[in-house]
Amino acid sequence: MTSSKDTKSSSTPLTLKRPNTLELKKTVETGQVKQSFSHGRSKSVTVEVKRSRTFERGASGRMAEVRTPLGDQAGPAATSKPTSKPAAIAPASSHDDLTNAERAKRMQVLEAAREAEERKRQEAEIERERRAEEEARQAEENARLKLEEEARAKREAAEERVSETKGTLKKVEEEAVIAARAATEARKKREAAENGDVEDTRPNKLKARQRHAQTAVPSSVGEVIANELGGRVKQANKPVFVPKDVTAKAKAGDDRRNKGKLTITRALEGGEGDVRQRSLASIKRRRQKKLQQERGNQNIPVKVVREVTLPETITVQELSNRMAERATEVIKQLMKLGVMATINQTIDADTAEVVIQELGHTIKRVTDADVEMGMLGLEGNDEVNLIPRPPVVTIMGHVDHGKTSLLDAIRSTDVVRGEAGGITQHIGAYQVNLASGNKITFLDTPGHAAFTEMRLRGATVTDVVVLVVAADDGIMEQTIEAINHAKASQVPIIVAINKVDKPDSNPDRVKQELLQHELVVEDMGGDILCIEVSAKARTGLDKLEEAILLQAELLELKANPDRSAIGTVIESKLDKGRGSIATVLVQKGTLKVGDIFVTGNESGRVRALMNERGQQVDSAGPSLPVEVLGLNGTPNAGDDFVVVESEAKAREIAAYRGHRDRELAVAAAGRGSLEQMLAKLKEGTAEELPVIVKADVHGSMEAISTSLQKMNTEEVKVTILHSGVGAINESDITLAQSTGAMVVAFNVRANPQARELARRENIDIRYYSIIYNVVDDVKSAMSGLLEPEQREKFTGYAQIREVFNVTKVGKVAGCMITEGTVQRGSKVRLLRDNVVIHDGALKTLRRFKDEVKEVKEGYECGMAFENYSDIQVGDQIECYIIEEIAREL
Ligand SMILES: Nc1nc2c(ncn2[C@@H]2O[C@H](COP(=O)(O)OP(=O)(O)OP(=O)(O)O)[C@@H](O)[C@H]2O)c(=O)[nH]1
Repeated sequence: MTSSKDTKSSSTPLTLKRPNTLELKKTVETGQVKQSFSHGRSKSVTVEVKRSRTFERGASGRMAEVRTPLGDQAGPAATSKPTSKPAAIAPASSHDDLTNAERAKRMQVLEAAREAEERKRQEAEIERERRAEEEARQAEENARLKLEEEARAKREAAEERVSETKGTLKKVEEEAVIAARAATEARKKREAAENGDVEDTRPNKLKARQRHAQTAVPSSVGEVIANELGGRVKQANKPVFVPKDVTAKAKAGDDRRNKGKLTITRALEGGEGDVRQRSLASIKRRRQKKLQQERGNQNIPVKVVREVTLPETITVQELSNRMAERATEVIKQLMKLGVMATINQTIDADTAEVVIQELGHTIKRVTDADVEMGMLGLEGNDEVNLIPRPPVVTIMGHVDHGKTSLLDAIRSTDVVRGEAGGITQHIGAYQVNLASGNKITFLDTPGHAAFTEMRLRGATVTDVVVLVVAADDGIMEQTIEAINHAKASQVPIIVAINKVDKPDSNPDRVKQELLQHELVVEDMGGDILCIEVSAKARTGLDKLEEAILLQAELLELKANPDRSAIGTVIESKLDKGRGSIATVLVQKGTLKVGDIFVTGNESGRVRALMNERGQQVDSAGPSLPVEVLGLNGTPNAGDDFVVVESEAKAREIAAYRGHRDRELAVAAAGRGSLEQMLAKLKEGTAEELPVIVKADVHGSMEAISTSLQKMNTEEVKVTILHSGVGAINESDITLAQSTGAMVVAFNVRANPQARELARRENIDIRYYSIIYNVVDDVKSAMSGLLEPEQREKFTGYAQIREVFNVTKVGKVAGCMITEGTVQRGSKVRLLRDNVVIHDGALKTLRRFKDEVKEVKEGYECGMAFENYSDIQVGDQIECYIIEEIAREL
């Protein structure tokens, strides 16, 4: 390369040598060319014209320099490609003898030829590049189509599997993920193989070069220089294939709405994304479908059988929820049963049970009382570790016959009391320690009220009743009441004839009177133990204790002390200082301080236990009465007392019982009338009619009792629980209440307390003044217990004249009614030669193909029998009906 100075100095002479052209060359030939690069940078390049010297052998044989015009010799200074053709042409056409004009002309031609050659070369270059670009685009398109085809095939396969299996989505997903990974890897491999290490710059460069070539073609020198400076043509890059959907996903990658949403595309894309967690419902559905598939029953949904917990009443909505059935389905089933119910309507358990069965579910009936289940401990617990327990004795008798005196006398025999010297306090019950080492628990319950109250609550705490009868007074009204109560409770009686120390005492008379009440003492050949005692003189007490122990032995009284305690409240009170206190008789197990318990509607935790001497004890075993402190409320006498495992359970049971008692109080309003009792008897739940009779005089009482007893039959009988003279008192009502007895008042009235109690407890007292009315009422009550009599009533005869075979009906007898009438649905007997060969029912009774109710004598009819077809012409049919006749005593 030379400097611009040289260029200037060398160009001027050349120009002057051209005779016809006295102008300077265009600046572009000697000026600067602007070069643009792909990345936007541009550069100015100075173009210099270099004069080349050419020598040719002249005509003289000497080498002479061929002088050419400046422009003809122009060429790129830096080009590495010499233009050979013009050079080749030049020698052939150079002649020394050419004129300047000819030479210039020739040079012009040569120049034109060279330019044409150069243009052709440029065009060929552009064409080659265009083809390469076209091929690259085609290859890119093919690769994209191929991958798209593969992806679509896999997607279709996956979708097909999804639709086929409907439930093995996960599997499909896994397959899809694997396929996608494989596709990704294959794609990567392919890219690596196709692209090599070349960057993806090809398209831009090609375009730039193409643009440049198009604009620069006319300027051959500039184009050549630009081509040389612009860089080499690199190997075409293979385009990187990006599937459309993936591209779309990449664009929507930030779209949070689609985040976590599993699509086939996403599954196919591969498992690079976050790990999805299946929902619980999805897992359930999958299991369900898997189950269906296992059963080979893919199209039929498997019925899920549920155990439906069924309370006493339930709403339609709740029932449908528990069965997981639609409410409309439940309503439909109810309609089939003839029950028109809305979704919010409550239906009873029996109706609900039918619906549940119809819908193929199982039933678990429960009641609110289930809350008490297990409260009394496991059954069988009582059978182990049984040890004898002291008997529990109640002393009963008429007023002033000496009950309290006798109890005091017995208590004085307590050896422990004597030793301790403590002050005995009244707690309603106490245990006496005998010299023999035995113990007896006495309930100190004045009158019968507490006794009956307890029995009313189902509490049978008394093992033995000691009936105190004053030897000088004999059997009195309350004595009889006591006897009746004891009998009703099925508790053995020991008779203690008291006050034998009195001079006018007559024990034998007492024994005689006892016979009237079916109490036969041992002296008279019976099994009732009878001891003559004197509370005042303290005689016969040891014999009485012996008799009690003997009776207890016969009863085999045993209990398991190694279990949680169960007992009964003997009495309770609200103490100002100590709160609610209950005297509890422990019947099973051992009650300890700290135990949590339920008693009646109350609950609590044992804070302290006190015995009858006011001493604190840590525990109380079977048959031991103790005072319990720590109750939340005051229970009733006769309430149970049960130790439970937790306070929550205790509170739950107490709450349930409170609710139950309130409901019972409401229900009691419609109970207890004689009519209802009769209805109950008619249900067949009773074969005995318990009666309490009160009369104005002894004679009428006996007359009524005898009349009623006479009505007893083998099927039903009257049981007179109690009969007496005088007004109806509270004791009569409580007895009637606990036994469900009918109260007969003959010429007497109930006292105000009894009236109030009867009203409260809804006990019906029947008032009479004529004995026959009493007998009639009781008879009708008893008749209600009798089964109605079934009686056969003959209706008519028919003669079989012809026998037809009728499709779907079988053999039909064409008959003539010879006597009486024949009714549809009547019973029939088939007689052949006056011998009964079949006894059954009539299936059809027709006249001229029409079903009729009745056919009278002298008419023909068609008859067929229920489950019988052996009929012949000449047989006789005897028709009859069964009548039910109410029986009377
Ligand atoms: N002579 C004699 N009198 C007795 C005997 N037992 C009790 N008495 C007297 O009979 C009366 C009534 O005795 P209580 O022990 O109060 O009779 P109760 O049956 O408890 O009487 P209530 O509590 O009213 O039912 C008292 O005056 C006693 O002194 C006895 O064995 N001999």
